[in-house]
Amino acid sequence: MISRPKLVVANRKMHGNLSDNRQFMESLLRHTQQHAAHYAICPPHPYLYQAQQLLQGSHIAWGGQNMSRFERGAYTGSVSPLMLREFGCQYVIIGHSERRQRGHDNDESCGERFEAALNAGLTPILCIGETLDEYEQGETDLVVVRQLNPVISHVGIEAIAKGVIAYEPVWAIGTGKAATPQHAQAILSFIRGHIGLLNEAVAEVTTLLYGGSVNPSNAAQLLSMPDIDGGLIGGASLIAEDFIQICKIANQLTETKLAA
Ligand SMILES: O=C[C@H](O)COP(=O)(O)O
Repeated sequence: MISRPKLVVANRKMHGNLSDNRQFMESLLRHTQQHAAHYAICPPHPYLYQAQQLLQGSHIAWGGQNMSRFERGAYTGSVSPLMLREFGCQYVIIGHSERRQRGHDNDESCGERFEAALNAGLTPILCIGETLDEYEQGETDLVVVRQLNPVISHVGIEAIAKGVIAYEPVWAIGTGKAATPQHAQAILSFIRGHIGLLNEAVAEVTTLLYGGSVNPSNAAQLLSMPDIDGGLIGGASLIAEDFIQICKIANQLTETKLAA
């Protein structure tokens, strides 16, 4: 068992339908099998039952795209961590910029939900990253620390390793303009270093992902960076062949790491 096998997560956002999801998941099951890398798919919530039916007992995990910090109650339109667990979810995405930008999520609520996810036995995938303006002002480090610190304060540094952190520069999401492997590596190394200031062992084992216009052509370069432990894939998870290619790249890199 190596530390930090590559993890590839499909964030299908608000896309897909029953028949398209079925084709996607069946294709993934057929073409990836049990690999050294880890794979997960986060469909829109109504399709979690379908994911459970198709993926249960397989090597592919599934998860939600968001969740409430509450277990139950009068929160119309929300989904609780217990509900995600009941549908077999292993993962849940927290703090995606598409939710932060619309005012649904903030740094403080991410801490609460990161904790609620862990309490429910889910692995939270915390999304952080700067806007274009912040990037141009050279504020990336400040922003990721501002987004990460409330979560660390809320759950304690040891709990950070039980989740996953995804660095997703907002300017790279859905634009076709991925961060360069050097930029993504520099920021993820900075994030690992920031965690390491508090606990080196936690920093060493925490899974860090990059997300933002990852596709089959740039995945190998991005995912071979030492601090990039995988990808959170949006657009390229809508086409099964593209996503499978990224999974295979991640697997090859994991096998190389295993053999080293
Ligand atoms: O969660 C996934 C990210 O928002 C990346 O999306 P993208 O691959 O379409 O840029």
